[in-house]
Amino acid sequence: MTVSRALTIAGSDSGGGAGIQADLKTFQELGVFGMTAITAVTAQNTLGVQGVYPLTIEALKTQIDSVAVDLQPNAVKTGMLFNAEMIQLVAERIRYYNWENIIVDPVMIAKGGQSLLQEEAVEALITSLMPLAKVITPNIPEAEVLTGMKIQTFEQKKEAAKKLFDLGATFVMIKGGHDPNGEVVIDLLYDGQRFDTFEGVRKETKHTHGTGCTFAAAITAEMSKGKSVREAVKTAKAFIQAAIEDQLGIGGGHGPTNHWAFKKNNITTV
Ligand SMILES: Nc1ncnc2c1ncn2[C@@H]1O[C@H](COP(=O)(O)OP(=O)(O)O)[C@@H](O)[C@H]1O
Ligand SMILES: Cc1ncc(COP(=O)(O)O)c(N)n1
Repeated sequence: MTVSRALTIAGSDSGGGAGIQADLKTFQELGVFGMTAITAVTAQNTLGVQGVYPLTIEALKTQIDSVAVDLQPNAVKTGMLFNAEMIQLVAERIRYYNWENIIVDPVMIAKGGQSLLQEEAVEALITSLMPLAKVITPNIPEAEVLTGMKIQTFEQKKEAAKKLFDLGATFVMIKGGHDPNGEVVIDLLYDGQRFDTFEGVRKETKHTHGTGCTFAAAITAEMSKGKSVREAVKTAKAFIQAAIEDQLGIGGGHGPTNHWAFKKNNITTV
């Protein structure tokens, strides 16, 4: 039996809806063996972030190396990387191990507004990590920071995708969750030549904590199985749609999505 393996390099979310926890749950639901390298521990719930406790660079490096030398991931996702030093280290380790299936979710700010990445680290993200990525998955505010442009229309989203592509990733996925309200939510994929859109019915809900992490983790899981980027995004879109629609309704604020909805509802995509 071939076991598909995925590594997530990200922050821990004690509330279980985003970060490492969302990634591992998503990997598991999609039949992929999940591994982790933790950058920072956050004390977090649906109401906000109560504390951020970064690990040392050495702790991060040792976790990555432990996984790499023995378990060999087929795909690697990055999430909250906290500071420039951690970004440089992750980029250096990716190059060292010649990892190719890299999914970079450029996490910057939690839904409650708290910063998960130091401002001065954005430059390192752009220059060191983006060029190594097979797919980058910014939401609209992140795409605005990375490109320096406002994104309000679909044409602007396409223009931003082109600018982001020029930073070196093979595929750019700009997620549509932050679009001004409409009945559909449109995610835009660009590979330097062709635009593809992935649409879902917009659910009116405040329970969207961890949607971005979960979506990128599902892409990572499918890519670890050898699926193409387009196939992986298609499955990830169905996974996140189910997780948002079949809501759990827990916590007093922005609640988590339902990571087991996709499997429970026997959703298949091809
Ligand atoms: N209210 C919603 N209804 C349906 N899909 C949504 C909703 N909000 C976000 N999504 C989807 O969830 C995924 C994550 O998007 P987004 O919320 O933009 O990312 P992030 O969590 O990084 O801010 C995307 O596939 C997006 O289309
Ligand atoms: C540790 C950690 N990582 C990432 C996010 C972003 O969450 P979202 O997917 O909602 O943007 C978070 N809130 N906490």
